[in-house]
This record gives sequence, structure tokens and C-alpha cells, in this order.
Amino acid sequence: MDVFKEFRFEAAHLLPNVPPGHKCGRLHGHSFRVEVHIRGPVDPASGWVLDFADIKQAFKPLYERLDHHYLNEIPGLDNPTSENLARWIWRELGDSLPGLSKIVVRETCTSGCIYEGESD
Ligand SMILES: Nc1nc2c(c(=O)[nH]1)N=C([C@H](O)[C@H](O)COP(=O)(O)OP(=O)(O)OP(=O)(O)O)CN2
Ligand SMILES: [Zn+2]
Repeated sequence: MDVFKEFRFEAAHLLPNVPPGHKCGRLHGHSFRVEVHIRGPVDPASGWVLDFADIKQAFKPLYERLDHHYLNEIPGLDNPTSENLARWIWRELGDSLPGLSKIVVRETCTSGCIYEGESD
């Protein structure tokens, strides 16, 4: 079964590799939403796959680095597309979250990406 926790943060970015005149080449901000999904069996004693609080704890250091920051200045996020942000979050969470199965990044109400690991 999958469980997930959603996080929200505010951040600024620009996309350095878009064609000249593209709106995303200009500095702008988003209220990003990120879902962190964990897959595993439901423990019969606790009745859960993983305590939601454990996901929150694992994401906290990333939240501190992302919220109200300029994403382009974060090492590894010099081209902070939704796709690169999802991959960066996956890698940064690393071994701290066994069973990590999916990262969903929503950049706006209408756009985002779903990342399910290095094979993507
Ligand atoms: N595949 C991707 N395409 C785009 C990304 C991205 O990360 N991956 N990012 C952007 C921009 O950052 C932009 O801020 C968001 O794009 P968009 O959905 O076009 O934003 P709008 O608010 O203009 O969306 P509408 O709902 O169409 O008004 C661009 N592309
Ligand atoms: Zn943007």
C-alpha cells in the first residue's frame, strides 16, 4: 500500500535554458506542493505502513532549504524545472525513507510532474 504526505513551500525560480522571451526565463515564484509517497506492507500491530510523522521528519531538512529560497542557488537545482526538483528531492531523501516510491511536484494548480525513481 502507498501512504503519502503533502508539503507546501514558497520559492522563486527562473528556467535558464528556455528560449529567449519565454515567460519562465523571468524570475517568478510558485506555491510549490510536493507529495512524498512510501510503499510497503501495513504493519499488523501499528496498522500503518509508516507514521506520517516520520515522512514529515525526513522532509524537514529539505523544507528548510527550499521554503522562501531562490531555487536556482541551491546546489543541484541550477535548472529548477518540476522534473529536476522531483529528482533532486528523491536523491536528497536518499536512504532516510525506505520504501520511497513516488515524488509528485505541483508547480501550479494545473502543472507538475510525477517521479517514480531512477528508471524514469
Ligand atoms: N515540463 C515542464 N514545463 C514547464 C515547467 C517545468 O518545470 N516543466 N515550468 C514552467 C514554468 O516554471 C511555469 O512557471 C509554469 O508553467 P505553466 O504551467 O505554463 O504556468 P501557467 O501558470 O502559465 O499555466 P496556465 O494554467 O496554462 O495558465 C513552464 N513549463
Ligand atoms: Zn515557474
